[in-house]
Amino acid sequence: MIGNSIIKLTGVDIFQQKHLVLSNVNLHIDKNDFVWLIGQTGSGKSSLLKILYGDLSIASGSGYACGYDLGKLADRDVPFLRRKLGIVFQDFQLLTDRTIEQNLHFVLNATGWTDKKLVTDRTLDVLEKVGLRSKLKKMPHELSGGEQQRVVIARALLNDPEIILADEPTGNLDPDTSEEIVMLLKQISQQMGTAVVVATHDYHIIRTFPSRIIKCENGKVLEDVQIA
Ligand SMILES: Nc1ncnc2c1ncn2[C@@H]1O[C@H](COP(=O)(O)OP(=O)(O)OP(=O)(O)O)[C@@H](O)[C@H]1O
Repeated sequence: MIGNSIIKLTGVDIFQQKHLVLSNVNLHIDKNDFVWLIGQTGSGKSSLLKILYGDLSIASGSGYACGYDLGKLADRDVPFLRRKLGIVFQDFQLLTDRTIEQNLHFVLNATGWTDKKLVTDRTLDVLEKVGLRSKLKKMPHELSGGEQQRVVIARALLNDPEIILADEPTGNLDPDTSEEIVMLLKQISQQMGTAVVVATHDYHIIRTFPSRIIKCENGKVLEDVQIA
């Protein structure tokens, strides 16, 4: 982290293959920030998030995420960067043949946790944070869509990330459940200091939870926009 800054992009051009999606991107995200990311389909929201989690590389300009220089990110650095980022997608991507507990253990084991007691404690701790401690032994299909998304958020919290990047996290949920998920993400940013970026098309939810808005439009990223 540079001061309170978790993300800092300066003059970054973002390409998908040879297609310039966003040019001269300047973006600054601090600890505790809760940011909405909006823009029409194909405007570049997912591409911007991919730059932040090291799935696309920076063609020009400079970028830092969680202390990593994105311009110099080697393949071997990517798993370490990802431990400092919690990633939440619209389709829950839980392992469907394992319990909630096994899903969380799987991620902890894959990220170097070996002490059984610490693994058990951490699993209970994150499930407690999302209000699902009692669902430990359930299979994903035994949970509602909102509960499954909570498990995905719990999974994103396992390694105590500096920032959560959520791409349409409420896209498959009904309005009330969507509000509950956003409330949970807001609570995480306020109580734990984790920065949160949520890409969404849902203007109703943005109006319900006013916060900083970043917009992808005409190949640019506009910081701090207002919506009608
Ligand atoms: N893997 C890829 N290869 C080539 N072009 C791509 C790839 N992924 C995305 N694009 C193109 O990059 C542009 C930006 O896409 P991106 O997915 O970032 O938009 P988005 O704002 O997230 O859209 P949506 O709201 O539909 O998810 C689009 O023109 C898209 O067609």
